[in-house]
Amino acid sequence: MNAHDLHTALNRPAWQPTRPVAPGAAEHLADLAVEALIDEADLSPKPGLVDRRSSGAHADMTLGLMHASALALWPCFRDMADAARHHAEIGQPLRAALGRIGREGEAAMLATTAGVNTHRGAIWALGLLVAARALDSNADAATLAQRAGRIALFDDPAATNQDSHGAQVRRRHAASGAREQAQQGFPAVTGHGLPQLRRSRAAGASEAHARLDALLAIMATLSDTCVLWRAGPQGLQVLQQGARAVLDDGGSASLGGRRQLRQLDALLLRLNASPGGAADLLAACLFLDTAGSL
Ligand SMILES: CC(C)(COP(=O)(O)OP(=O)(O)OC[C@H]1O[C@@H](n2cnc3c(N)ncnc32)[C@H](O)[C@@H]1O)[C@@H](O)C(=O)NCCC(=O)NCCS
Ligand SMILES: Nc1ncnc2c1ncn2[C@@H]1O[C@H](COP(=O)(O)OP(=O)(O)OP(=O)(O)O)[C@@H](O)[C@H]1O
Repeated sequence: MNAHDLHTALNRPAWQPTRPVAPGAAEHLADLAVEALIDEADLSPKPGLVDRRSSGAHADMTLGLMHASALALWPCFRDMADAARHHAEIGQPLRAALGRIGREGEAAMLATTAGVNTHRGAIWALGLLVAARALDSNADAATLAQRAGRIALFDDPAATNQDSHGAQVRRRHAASGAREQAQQGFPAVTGHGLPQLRRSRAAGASEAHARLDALLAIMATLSDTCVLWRAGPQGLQVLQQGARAVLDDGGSASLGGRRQLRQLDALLLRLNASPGGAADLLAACLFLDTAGSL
């Protein structure tokens, strides 16, 4: 994307970050979701992923493109929050509305990125969490994740039967992917990412190091279908063991942990593997950290 295109994308009329909005309003939740995506993209050094240093294992993405894509999703998240308020309960009608809005969001993303899949998994995860938060402004992070999971359990009657990369590797390796992670109430976030984020903060790590540690905790157990697609089960093993090694060596703030992190980054680049699913779930983790009331 050239500078002019980026400027046009960043100045889409729907994005008005300077306008004050009431906490809990649909616009506020959309602000928090977009902010989580931009914070995820900016966080560096993330192994294999697009960040401030490089495009990682993605020849077709840049940090500017990730920002433009995140901003283009603002109306999608606002509409999902509005739909949740309108339907006022978890059920088939809300799931159908979120599916329709999610597909519109994907179309807006692809129009902004000229066809690059920058945030497909993030629309899915954050969309469900935004809807759960719009239904209940007093719930804590774990409750929000459970409620989002209950929404994901309903089938979307209008969903087209796509043979996505995720669907193919789930069949081939009997693995679970983005859909199952959501339906189980985001265990990678509530059981690994968020607890690690809070542990690292409590141990005195900087915010950036705490977020990197949270990402690594997610990577250490997730069956990330992006990595399975590009590098198979061996690639996934490299990711999970490498992420665990960073944490076991003191995390991203320690010298030993940083050495392990550099090694993991180099290995993932050699395998051309990028843990996009873990990146999406870090954004989900950052959203829940701010939007969960407790
Ligand atoms: C369920 C989704 C994610 C499709 O998943 P599927 O695995 O078939 O597709 P795909 O290979 O494109 O992967 C989706 C994304 O999930 C992320 N991901 C990969 N592995 C995981 C994992 N284990 N956990 C969470 N996210 C993951 C990746 O970043 C990837 O971009 C979703 O896009 C969908 O069904 N969309 C239809 C529109 C819709 O209903 N939207 C509703 C929004 S609430
Ligand atoms: N910072 C990031 N860098 C790279 N990917 C990210 C980042 N944040 C989130 N992602 C996720 O990773 C996914 C991209 O993964 P990938 O490129 O493997 O998907 P694909 O286009 O379906 O497959 P492929 O490019 O292998 O043909 C995006 O949908 C997005 O959800």
